[in-house]
Amino acid sequence: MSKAAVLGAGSWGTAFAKVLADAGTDVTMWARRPEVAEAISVDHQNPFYLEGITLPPSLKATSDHRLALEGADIVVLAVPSQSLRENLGAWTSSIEPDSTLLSLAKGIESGTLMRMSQVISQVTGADPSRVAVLSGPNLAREIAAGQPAATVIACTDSVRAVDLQKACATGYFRPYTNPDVIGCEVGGACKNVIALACGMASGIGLGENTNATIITRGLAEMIRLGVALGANPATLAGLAGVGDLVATCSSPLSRNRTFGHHLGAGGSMESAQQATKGQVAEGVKSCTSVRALAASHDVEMPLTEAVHLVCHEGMSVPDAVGLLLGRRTKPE
Ligand SMILES: NC(=O)C1=CN([C@@H]2O[C@H](COP(=O)(O)OP(=O)(O)OC[C@H]3O[C@@H](n4cnc5c(N)ncnc54)[C@H](O)[C@@H]3O)[C@@H](O)[C@H]2O)C=CC1
Ligand SMILES: O=C(CO)COP(=O)(O)O
Repeated sequence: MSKAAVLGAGSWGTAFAKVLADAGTDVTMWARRPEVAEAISVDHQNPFYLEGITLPPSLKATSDHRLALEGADIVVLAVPSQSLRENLGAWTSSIEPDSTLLSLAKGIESGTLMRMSQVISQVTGADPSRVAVLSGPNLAREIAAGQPAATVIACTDSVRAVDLQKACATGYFRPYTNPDVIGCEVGGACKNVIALACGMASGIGLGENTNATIITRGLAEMIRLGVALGANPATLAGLAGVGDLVATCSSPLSRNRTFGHHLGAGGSMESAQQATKGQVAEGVKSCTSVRALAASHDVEMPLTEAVHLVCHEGMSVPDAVGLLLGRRTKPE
């Protein structure tokens, strides 16, 4: 039986740990706060992030990362993108030498413009074949409630990908393998930015035609960037691209969409942060890093640019809409 450490006990870390436990994997979670670890181990709940969900009694948690990592052949990294490097620095010496490192984070690192798998290899020294990514339409609360969904596990080492697939396949969670790590990571990071744009549009009262237009043109941006970075465009037509875009851009459960909606409705960045209940809306920081990554590859990403201008340069949402619609016309 596989032994997994899930490092991060936020909404997705907790929901994915439940999936692993339901699949029969031996799981120990690491939570930053001892009270979160205690609630998971003793009460089988995580009221801080997934109120009302009962967790499997077999799921254990600790606030000591060394205990979680001891003997783990699967290490699941479930902290926000911008904190991954710092957290990994503290965890690296306790990670088992041949373990597989699975990233759940959907973002691009600020400053370095690195994908999470690159950060993981750089900090831990792990060969890229040991690093995998999980991405797809996986809103944490729906997965925790056992609602059926699929996902993609990307790893260049197909044996590791299949091992991970076995460790998390359940009657409600269906993982597909894919060798395209870059495509999965680009899809996951970009869809959060596009979900912010969809939320902004709904916040100023725009309807489904606008939403569908943003999703579709957002996909075009994502594919352009992915191809420039070496991704297979078919990955972005799959669960980690279109699938996650549709789920995140349409659901009120999405923190990114909710954040954007508050900005569109006239709220400040601070009130939008409160609306997401302190949970991470990755697109707010990643819009700037995705924009810079695109610029460094001469890729045009006008929606991402507009989201950056609203979030970080004080542009109003109506002005951002005007900017986008004022662009020169061109073939699809
Ligand atoms: N929530 C969801 O539905 C999904 C989230 N994701 C991705 O998973 C990653 C983790 O997201 P969530 O678990 O949802 O986030 P969250 O905001 O619910 O929880 C973050 C967790 O990381 C911990 N943490 C450790 N160091 C931290 C630091 N320096 N700053 C902030 N938090 C720190 C927090 O204590 C908390 O347990 C993100 O990249 C997100 O985009 C992916 C799929 C679904
Ligand atoms: O990644 C997600 C669904 O796949 C969760 O999206 P949010 O971070 O916007 O809630």
